[in-house]
Amino acid sequence: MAEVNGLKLEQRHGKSRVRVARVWKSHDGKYHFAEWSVNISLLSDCLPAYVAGDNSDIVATDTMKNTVYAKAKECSEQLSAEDFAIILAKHFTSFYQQVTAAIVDIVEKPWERISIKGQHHEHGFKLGSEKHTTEVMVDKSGTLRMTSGIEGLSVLKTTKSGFEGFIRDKYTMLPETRERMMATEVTASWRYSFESLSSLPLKPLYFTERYMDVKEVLLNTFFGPSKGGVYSPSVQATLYEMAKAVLGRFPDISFIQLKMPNLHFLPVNLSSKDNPVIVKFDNDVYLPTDEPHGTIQATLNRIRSKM
Ligand SMILES: O=c1[nH]c(=O)c2[nH]c(=O)[nH]c2[nH]1
Repeated sequence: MAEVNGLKLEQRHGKSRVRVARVWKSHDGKYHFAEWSVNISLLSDCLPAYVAGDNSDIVATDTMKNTVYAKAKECSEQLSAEDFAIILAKHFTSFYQQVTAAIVDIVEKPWERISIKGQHHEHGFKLGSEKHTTEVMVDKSGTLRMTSGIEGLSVLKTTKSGFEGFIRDKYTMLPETRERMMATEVTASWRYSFESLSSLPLKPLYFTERYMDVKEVLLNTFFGPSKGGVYSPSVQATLYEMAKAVLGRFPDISFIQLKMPNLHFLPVNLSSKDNPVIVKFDNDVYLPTDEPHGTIQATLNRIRSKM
């Protein structure tokens, strides 16, 4: 933030939705592939550009775009979206004297290796559904803030869900139930506790593996065991269990936010004057709807122990 002519100015500039795809061929003839949409935002000392039309301290956003392709070319080994974001952010903060911090976020398209007759294909991929996201912020001193997430993880269970005991008043019509569908589209975002570039794990694809593992913990907790599942008394309670399971399992995650809209499946009952029972609901025929839908979200944070 700067003060100019008695006014406060906060500014940043960057390039959005730079799309890049990278192929790596390994020695065994197998191809690896990633497709990313990259957003870059630079915090830099370039006030004269705003107040005097002087661009001499500006990193052109076109240059930022080109940097994405140049760095993708340089990355000769397959790497996670997180590591690519860090490479870019490190470049901008170390290469340009004017840049004090860089924020890079990436959405990875969910290309999954295809299997043909049970065999992993060498070079064939199909598009999955949920997306891996990440945002890193790096400043000149090497301080790091790093989050990763999942977008669009659609899940549904046909039973083992209920909702009872909520406030009843003159506007309440919803019956209590211990038997309903539960459907949501999970958006998750978690912060890693690595707070400097020098503290990052060195293991290749560490963050890709973490992403897969977090997703698995979220799904296992949502569904419960394949036989019998687990009863959910509310979206709130399930969300909390999912967030708690992630923090319990991964010490390097310091907080997690989950957004879980309650996508309703409404019981269908049809009757008319002539035909009082056309369809009588018996946990079988539903009207799926996502409008309106419930919105349930929460963040679970570790309470730091005071020394
Ligand atoms: O799991 C639920 N949580 C709610 O807060 C809520 N509200 C509602 O109408 N149905 C539900 N279900």
